[in-house]
Amino acid sequence: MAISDYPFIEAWRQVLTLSRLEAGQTVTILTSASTHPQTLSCATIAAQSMGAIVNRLDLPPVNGEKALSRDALAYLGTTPLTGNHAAIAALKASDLVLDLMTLLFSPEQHEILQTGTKILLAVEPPEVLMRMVPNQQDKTRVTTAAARIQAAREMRVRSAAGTDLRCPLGEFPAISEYGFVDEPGRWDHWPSGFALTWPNEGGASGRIVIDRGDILLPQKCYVDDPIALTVENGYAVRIEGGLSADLLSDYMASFDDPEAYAISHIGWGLQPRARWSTLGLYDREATIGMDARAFEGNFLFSLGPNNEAGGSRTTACHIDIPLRRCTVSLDGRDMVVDGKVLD
Ligand SMILES: O=c1ccc(O)c[nH]1
Repeated sequence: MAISDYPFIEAWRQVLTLSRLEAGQTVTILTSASTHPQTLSCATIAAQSMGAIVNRLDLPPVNGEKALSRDALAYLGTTPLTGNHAAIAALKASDLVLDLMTLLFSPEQHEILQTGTKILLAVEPPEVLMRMVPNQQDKTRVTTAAARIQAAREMRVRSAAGTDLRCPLGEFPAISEYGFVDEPGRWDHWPSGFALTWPNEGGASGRIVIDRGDILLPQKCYVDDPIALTVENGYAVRIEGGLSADLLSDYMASFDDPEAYAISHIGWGLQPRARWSTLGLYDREATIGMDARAFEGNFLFSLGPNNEAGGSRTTACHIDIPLRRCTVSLDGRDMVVDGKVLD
């Protein structure tokens, strides 16, 4: 259902307040061809109402001819900022960037964050943003989980479907995604609500079963028949199953990049206002599927890049795969049991 401007402006004011926006600071709103017009207008009004100096930087889209999907996360690494020194300079000079186009997993994003600029990604449709306006409770739950991940040396994931995956930890930081940017140099994503990290390079091993009803992103589909991944030395070395496995294999093969099969981030969902079933109610291109990434109790793992964590793998192929009904433990202590979060 549509959202009225006034409550959406108020929601943006809440998120900007949580992000510690102050009068006189500079906000640059980054847009491109797929930016939602109501999100742009309401974010602009909210920032102006708080006394910020507001710019809009509109960048021409790129990669359309390379990607097999129009989803903003389907082809990573290069963005309209790549080589665009003038645009990067403007964003580095800003206190806060509202990314309404998707810079995630780009080298330029890190370059900008290192100057202390904060970046908040917000590309879901207004009704999804309004359903999951972040709050301090989200932050507390997610940062508590992230601290446990940070302190752990192994994440183990099992399921009745047959998943048994061991991931040594410690090489990469734990990341909290809770929907607002309250520290200099922080990136976050509204909506979100999950904690994640990356396995030590080359360390993940075991078996992952993507069961019937689990989700593939950017395919934005519920898997019909189980897909079995064999994971050795940090890579998915075999993808086995029926039609769903063939479709995933064909899509990944189109990138012709062995790095696409690396285990990328791993973690679990903590957003009670996100639902597993939502994906089936939206047109594929209307959303990037944040309900699927954030629903409480999922085990979210991904394939592909690790540059977000400070690694050097920048493959363009990124698959996010939230699983239901998994048991996730850290150093033998259960965090999630059969898809239920133990707080
Ligand atoms: O918010 C996000 C979105 C995609 C992703 O892979 C990680 N975090």
